[in-house]
Amino acid sequence: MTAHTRRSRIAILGTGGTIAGTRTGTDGDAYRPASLGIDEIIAAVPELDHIADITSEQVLQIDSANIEDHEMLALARRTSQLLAADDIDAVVITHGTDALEETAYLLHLGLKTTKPVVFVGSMRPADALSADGPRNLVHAVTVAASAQAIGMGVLAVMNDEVHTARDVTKAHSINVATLRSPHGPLGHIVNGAPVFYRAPARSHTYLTPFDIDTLDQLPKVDIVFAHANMTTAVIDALVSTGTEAIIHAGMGNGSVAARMIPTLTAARTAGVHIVRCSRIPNGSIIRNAAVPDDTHDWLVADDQNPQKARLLTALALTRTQQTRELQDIFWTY
Ligand SMILES: NC(=O)CC[C@H](N)C(=O)O
Repeated sequence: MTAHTRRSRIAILGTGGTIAGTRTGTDGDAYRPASLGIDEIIAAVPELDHIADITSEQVLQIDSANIEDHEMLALARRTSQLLAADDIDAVVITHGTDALEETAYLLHLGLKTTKPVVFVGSMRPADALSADGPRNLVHAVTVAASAQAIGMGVLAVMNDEVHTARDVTKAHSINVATLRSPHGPLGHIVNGAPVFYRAPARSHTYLTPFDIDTLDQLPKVDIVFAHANMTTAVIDALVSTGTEAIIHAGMGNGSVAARMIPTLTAARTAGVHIVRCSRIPNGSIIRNAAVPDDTHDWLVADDQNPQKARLLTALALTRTQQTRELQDIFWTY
């Protein structure tokens, strides 16, 4: 264990979510997210003072279900500025859990830093019986202050687990054990200290070509969800509104219904990239298996879920339009 010569200096950025929520009645679990400011959340957890020197900033105050690309990018740019300062060692971001995996992944792909960045949320509002927010926040700050988190990319901490932003996804609508990574968490919080068992294998943050400091909008990329009786109308609508890529969340190994092929082929001819992924939360897509991707000039999203595939595609399109290079990006990050 590294001996610390001084306390970590950590900026906690508030963005809303349930961790900033308060109950709307005395019975049941109804509540309003994004009602408490970040300073109120921090003031309720005096244990934070024992871990690090804390500064705070309210960057957004939203239900994360409402988040838009420009807001994620503004948060990314502010995080980047703070991390560039010598007097900040790490950033913790409180965030609604609905879109946490998306914002965290965007920062994981684009921040040029080795300093720890840790996302944290909660499933119960701040004034609930057995609220999980305070414990999760203490754990997030503990991880952010840890030398073991340096160079690990963006992390997400909830329910005593540490996840990589690349893999983490929300997997339960109401349970506190909602964050899940298909390949498992990187580590746990045990007896108040982080214990890591492995590191992300894929390149991230300072090792990617994506520069989110210079972006205030992302290329328009949309998702369509495959189902029995799916029709082509949604594809035509997206193409007519100027989408640059369509993420097709197919059944199984990214299957595409035969009736969809002519419309998707026409979209590709019009310049729209087609990215096959799966509506199933586990497993990767095999190129040229269910569909002849080489013939169609389509992409496959490796093991990325549709919402993560959207962000990687959008960032990739800021670098290249070449199918082969875009596909390499999916195999790399
Ligand atoms: N548990 C949560 O944080 C979900 C609350 C809210 N919908 C949000 O994502 O901001």
